[in-house]
This record gives sequence, structure tokens and C-alpha cells, in this order.
Amino acid sequence: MLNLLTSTQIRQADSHTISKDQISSIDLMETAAVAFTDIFTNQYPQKSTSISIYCGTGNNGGDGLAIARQLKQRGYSAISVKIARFTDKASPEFDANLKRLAEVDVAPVEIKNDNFEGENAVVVIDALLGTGLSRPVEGYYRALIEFLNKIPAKIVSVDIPSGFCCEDHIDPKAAVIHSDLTITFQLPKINFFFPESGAAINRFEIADIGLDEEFLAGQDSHFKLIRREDVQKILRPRKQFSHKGTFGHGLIVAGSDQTMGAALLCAEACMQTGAGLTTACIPPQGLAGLNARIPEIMAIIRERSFTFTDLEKYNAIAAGPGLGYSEETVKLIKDMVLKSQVPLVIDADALNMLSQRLEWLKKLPDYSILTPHMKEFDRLFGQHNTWWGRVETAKKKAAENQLIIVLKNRYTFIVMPDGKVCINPTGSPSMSTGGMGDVLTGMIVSFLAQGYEPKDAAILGTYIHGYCGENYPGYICPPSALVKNIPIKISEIMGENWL
Ligand SMILES: NC(=O)C1=CN([C@@H]2O[C@H](COP(=O)(O)OP(=O)(O)OC[C@H]3O[C@@H](n4cnc5c(N)ncnc54)[C@H](O)[C@@H]3O)[C@@H](O)[C@H]2O)[C@@H](O)CC1
Ligand SMILES: Nc1ncnc2c1ncn2[C@@H]1O[C@H](COP(=O)(O)OP(=O)(O)O)[C@@H](O)[C@H]1O
Ligand SMILES: [K+]
Repeated sequence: MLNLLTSTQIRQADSHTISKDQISSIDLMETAAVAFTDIFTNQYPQKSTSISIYCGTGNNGGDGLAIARQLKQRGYSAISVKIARFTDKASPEFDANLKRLAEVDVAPVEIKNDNFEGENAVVVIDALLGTGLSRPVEGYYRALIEFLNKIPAKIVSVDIPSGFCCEDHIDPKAAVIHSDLTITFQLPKINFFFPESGAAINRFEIADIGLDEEFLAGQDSHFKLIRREDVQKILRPRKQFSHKGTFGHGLIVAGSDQTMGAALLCAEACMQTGAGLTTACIPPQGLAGLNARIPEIMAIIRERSFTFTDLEKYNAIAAGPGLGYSEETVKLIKDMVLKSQVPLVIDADALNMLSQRLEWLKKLPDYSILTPHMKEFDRLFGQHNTWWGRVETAKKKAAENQLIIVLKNRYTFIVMPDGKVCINPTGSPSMSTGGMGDVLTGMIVSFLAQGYEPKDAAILGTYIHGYCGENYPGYICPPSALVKNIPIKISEIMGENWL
């Protein structure tokens, strides 16, 4: 997994690379400017595009000046450079690149107060402030950021949107550039994955600047980004001499009168993800629908006051999707919490029951997996004002109770009992439609049934769920369509290894 680092750690990686590779800071800046320009010119190939580059006087501004020179040398003809000269301080690399700007025919304009001239460029490159941000942005910088956010130009930020805080709580009132594209150096920054960054980070791309990989991987960090190769390493091919018993039996306890679809989606996801057998425990009204829609699934009919007498025959159990919240369902889930010998996947209504009975947290089998969305999470662990706060609480609760918490969002956080937070990069807004979470639960329980370790099942389920959704060729991805794609998408990820 990719180790995600704080700004301080990235700065240390800069210094380490500079001393280890015996390159100068100005050379590293040049590499960064070239890497940025390569991506930028791919996005905006039209050389007549009018581009205004706003530079601060630190190293982010230094990058901006080097990028201006690069663009001009590559034939971009309508380049203007604006320097926000709000203090007398300037970094040596900024000064050096300002001198080098004379190599190309660009005369920078200095901005010294908030008397900004109109801006008509089609693209603005934002090189005002980078990871050196040490306090909230106020005064002229704030005014300039607010001014740029109002103009119609597309904004491409260098490294981070100016004013962006790379880790810890995000202040919604902070002045920050609203970028259309951020071209970030070496690693995505931790807060790129937090929903509050949505206004500042629409989309990001990574520019490799050659920092020492071993040093980056060796830094202490809780945050890891899941990559395709991690998932490929975990997935096992299905063996030749196998049979349905090889791939486990998943049980789905779900469904009620008005939400039977959740049970069907969850059970089908379990089957399509590869469990050898899937049984859905549903009320009698659901049986005809289940048999008609998914003949592969077996059913246990849940009459009033039903309890399990044979829980041990299942390799993995999920509870909650569309289950309903009644005295009987509470009794059923309590019984499972107390009796199950295997980790449970707890979702939806079962999570809501848990939030009223927090004493169950300690009683759940170790490595059980909770899959809350934001509202379910807050119902469980209290109201939170920030996602950073939510992740901190999740780390604490996962450790205290030896649980895995899959906190769902655009980039789902999988919080492990050891405090590690694995961030899932896959998924798309086409997946924001009811029933999507039920599919995720079915996929996770399926991987558990097949014998994957709980932490691997959570990673595989979440990554592949998002992968299926982001590759769906449509404006929305209906969960019932996603489910049908799962087997093809798993073999696509596995490549030649799928059999
Ligand atoms: N050699 C290196 O270290 C490299 C640095 N790079 C660039 O350097 C950037 C970091 O540069 P710096 O550390 O110079 O920092 P910045 O360019 O982000 O900021 C520099 C100045 O802004 C001041 N400042 C901080 N917060 C402020 C605020 N709220 N309001 C007004 N002024 C504020 C600081 O005191 C500092 O003088 C990265 O984001 C990246 O763009 C890249 O060129 C890669 C190589
Ligand atoms: N914009 C998005 N980008 C990526 N993934 C998304 C997006 N919207 C929803 N999802 C994914 O879809 C699932 C929705 O789960 P949930 O809210 O529990 O849905 P439901 O309760 O309707 O089944 C989560 O796994 C979430 O990560
Ligand atoms: K910037």
C-alpha cells in the first residue's frame, strides 16, 4: 500500500533526497516543474490557451516561475505571470527562478495590495502557497484567493490548492483555492481523501518528482492508500480440484416487508463474489421474489420468534441490510452476537441496533466488520463535526473492541484494530444510489466465506465494489447491474491469474 505522509514528512523526504542523491534544491524544483508541465500540457494541449500563473514568494511560487518558463519554452504563447509580493521575504529558489524567467520573454507583474486587476485568462495556475502553510490565510492572500475563486477561469493548482491544510481537521471557513485540477508532487496528501476537501480538490493527478521511495515507505504513518497491486496480491485463483464446499457458505440475515430488495442485492453480491453457497435468512413474503430472481440462493424462512440452531455451519455471516428494527429482529441479532464463532459483518439496521446497545461492541467476535455510512457512524459513536474527528474515533473504537470499521464515503476508510487506516481509491458518484451499501456487505461476507482474513476481506470487498462501479458505462450505476459485473471485474483485476 502507498504510505501517505504529512507535509512535515514530505519536506523531510525532500531534504533526504537532496542530500542522498546530491542534487540541489533548485534541481529538485526543476524536476517538479517539468513533471507538472508534462501533465498540464497533456490536459491543455492548445498552445494558444491564455494562462495566468499566480506565484507566491516561497518555493511553491518558485515552482510557478519555473513552470512559466517551461510552458513558454514548449511554445505556449499567451503566458502571464503575477507575483503576490505581500512580504519582503522570498525563498532563494524563488529568487533564482525569477532571474531565470528572463531567459524567456515574460515580464512578471507584481501585486502588492488587494487592488487586483481583472483576470481574463482561460486557465489560472495557482502557485501562491504550498505545503509551507503555517497559519490560516488572512489579509491580502485571503482576498486574492477569494478573488480567484470568483473568476470563470479553470484553476490548476501546483502541489496543493493554496490555503489547503494537508492533514488534521479541515476548517470549513478557511480561505482556500477551489481548484479544478490539482497536480500534486510525489504523493497525494492525506486530506485529499476527506469529504471536506471537496470544494478545493475536484480532481488530482500525481507528478512523480523522484523522491526516495524507500525513505517514503519507511516513514511512520497510519494512512495507507490501497493500490491495484495490493488487491492482486491478496486475491487467490480458484483451484482446479475445487467444489462448492471449497469456497465457503455465507449467511445473509436481511430483508423485511418493505426492504426485501436489500436482502436480494446483498445475497446476490455474496454469490457473484464467489462464495460456494449463499443462504438468505428472510421473512416468508420474500421467498417468491428470491426464488424468481436469484435461483442460486438458498433460503431460511424467518417466521416470528425465529432463532438459529445451526449457526456453526456457516463460514461467514452478515446481518442488517433491510432487516427492520423490531423486538424480534433485535433478539435475533443479539443471539448471533453472543453465539457466532465467526466474525460478523454488521450493516444497516443491525448497526442501528448496536448503537442502542453499545455493550454488544465488546461481545462481537474479534475482527467483526462494521460498515457504517456517516450517519450510522455518528449514531453509533456520537455526533462529529469533522471527518478527521470521525476517523480518530474509529481508530479508538476499532482498537478498544478489536473490530474493523469500514467508514463509507467517496474514499472509504477501512480502520483496522491496529490503528491503520486503509483508504480505498475506487468508486464514483454514479454509485450514490440506494442499495449500493447492501452490495458491499454481500461482497465482504463472500470474501470472508471464502476464507480470506477479515482485514483482507474488507479491503477486497471495498476496492472491487468501487472498481465495478467506476467502470460502469453510465450516468448512474444501478446496484443490481453492478452485482452482475462482479465476476468479470474480479478476473479483470487478477489478469492472467484468475484461473
Ligand atoms: N526542494 C523542495 O523542498 C521542494 C519544494 N517544492 C515546492 O515547495 C512548496 C513548499 O514551499 P515552502 O516551504 O517555501 O512554502 P510555501 O511556498 O507554501 O510558502 C512559503 C511562505 O509562505 C509563508 N506562509 C505560510 N503560511 C502563510 C499564510 N497563511 N499566509 C501568508 N504567508 C504564509 C511562509 O512563512 C513562507 O515564507 C511545495 O508545496 C512545493 O510546491 C517543490 O518544488 C519540490 C521540491
Ligand atoms: N460518490 C461516490 N464515490 C464513491 N463511492 C460511492 C459514492 N457514493 C456512494 N458510494 C459507495 O456506495 C456505497 C453506499 O453505501 P450506503 O450509503 O450504505 O448505501 P445503501 O444504504 O443505500 O445501501 C458505499 O460503499 C460508498 O462508498
Ligand atoms: K498552490
